[in-house]
Amino acid sequence: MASTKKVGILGATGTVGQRFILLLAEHPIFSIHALGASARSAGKAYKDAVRWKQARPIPESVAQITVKPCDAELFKDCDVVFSGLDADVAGDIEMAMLKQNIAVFSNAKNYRRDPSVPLIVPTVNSDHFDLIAHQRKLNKLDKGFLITNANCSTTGLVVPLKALQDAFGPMSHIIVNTQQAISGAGYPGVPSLDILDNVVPHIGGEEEKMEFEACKILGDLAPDKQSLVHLPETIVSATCTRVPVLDGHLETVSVKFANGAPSVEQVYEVLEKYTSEAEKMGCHSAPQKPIVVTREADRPQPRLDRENLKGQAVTVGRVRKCPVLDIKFVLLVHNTVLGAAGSSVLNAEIAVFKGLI
Ligand SMILES: NC(=O)C1=CN([C@@H]2O[C@H](COP(=O)(O)OP(=O)(O)OC[C@H]3O[C@@H](n4cnc5c(N)ncnc54)[C@H](OP(=O)(O)O)[C@@H]3O)[C@@H](O)[C@H]2O)C=CC1
Ligand SMILES: N[C@@H](CC(=O)OP(=O)(O)O)C(=O)O
Repeated sequence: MASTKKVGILGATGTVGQRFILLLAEHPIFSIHALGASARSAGKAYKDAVRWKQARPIPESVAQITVKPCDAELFKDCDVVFSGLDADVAGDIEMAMLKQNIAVFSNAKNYRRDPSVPLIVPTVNSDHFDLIAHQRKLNKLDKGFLITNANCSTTGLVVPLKALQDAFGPMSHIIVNTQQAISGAGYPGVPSLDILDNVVPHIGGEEEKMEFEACKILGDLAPDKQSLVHLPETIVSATCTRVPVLDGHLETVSVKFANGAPSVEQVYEVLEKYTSEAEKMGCHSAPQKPIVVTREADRPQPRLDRENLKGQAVTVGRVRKCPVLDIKFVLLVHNTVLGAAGSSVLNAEIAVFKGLI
């Protein structure tokens, strides 16, 4: 087993930060060393700074840690920094951490479009870690690097799409409609008077993120390993809505394949057989398999399926012929586990396995 790595959590008091605490409190190779948040929280014991919203209690090992301001100097003895920072501040703080030669795993949107930053969903494109050598050269770093994970809805979408792309070749058109949980908006998030008894058919910037990020993630690393080639001929159209669910984003997806339609049974088989590098490496947080397939007529459902394989798998069901495109299906992703902190932690485990940390 690799030696223990010291980790810092930025935005440790937030919705994603609290997931990081739960995932890392008893981790076999990562040990929580420092917690960071805003001036509101800095100087307080974690238990007094956080508005804890998880069903499990705050781990005892973390409750008394004093929260620090997110000053890179204060995190320089960390091997790894996980960021659950608000996007308004994540850009500058994460860059300062990178310049301290730290391995930074970000959940924020700020660097996802940067051509030198891999956008990695751990059960989809862990091969994009090979861009790090180039990124380190650009930044004149030997140990540090910056990886982002995807928008939570994008994360759910690309897992089954990767399985289908590997099996049936390029997809020309993808139409996705999301029903996103309120925890996706952080805390305190969407006002109760807006979301109870209601559906809000707009989440600012979300559709553009899905349409861009899916093509970066499903694209290839160039042969010289110095850039990523986005999917050239795939059009993604997203409509994103907010629904009164606590955790778990449900998505309805229709796909057209460039080389002709597979059958429904072929699609089920491919989804059931899909595996990723993360399980083969034996990573601690890797799900037994990246996709849980359900053949029940009324599944997946957020309340019943979001904890499947500890929230690290995407549940896919209702595969049918699409009369407009080729195939349609429904998926469910846990937005704060695989859609956020869980992806970062698994990405970091992969990076350790690859000798990058
Ligand atoms: N929720 C989700 O499902 C997903 C979220 N993300 C992304 O993850 C990030 C975190 O989201 P989420 O946890 O929902 O957000 P929250 O609003 O719940 O938490 C934000 C965190 O940022 C900290 N923060 C705010 N301002 C500052 C500052 N000036 N300096 C230092 N820290 C600051 C807060 O600290 P304090 O408590 O002290 O104010 C808090 O810890 C965002 O970038 C979001 O877009 C990505 C995928 C999914
Ligand atoms: N916008 C997502 C959560 C999120 O913060 O996404 P991103 O990291 O892409 O900004 C949601 O509302 O469910």
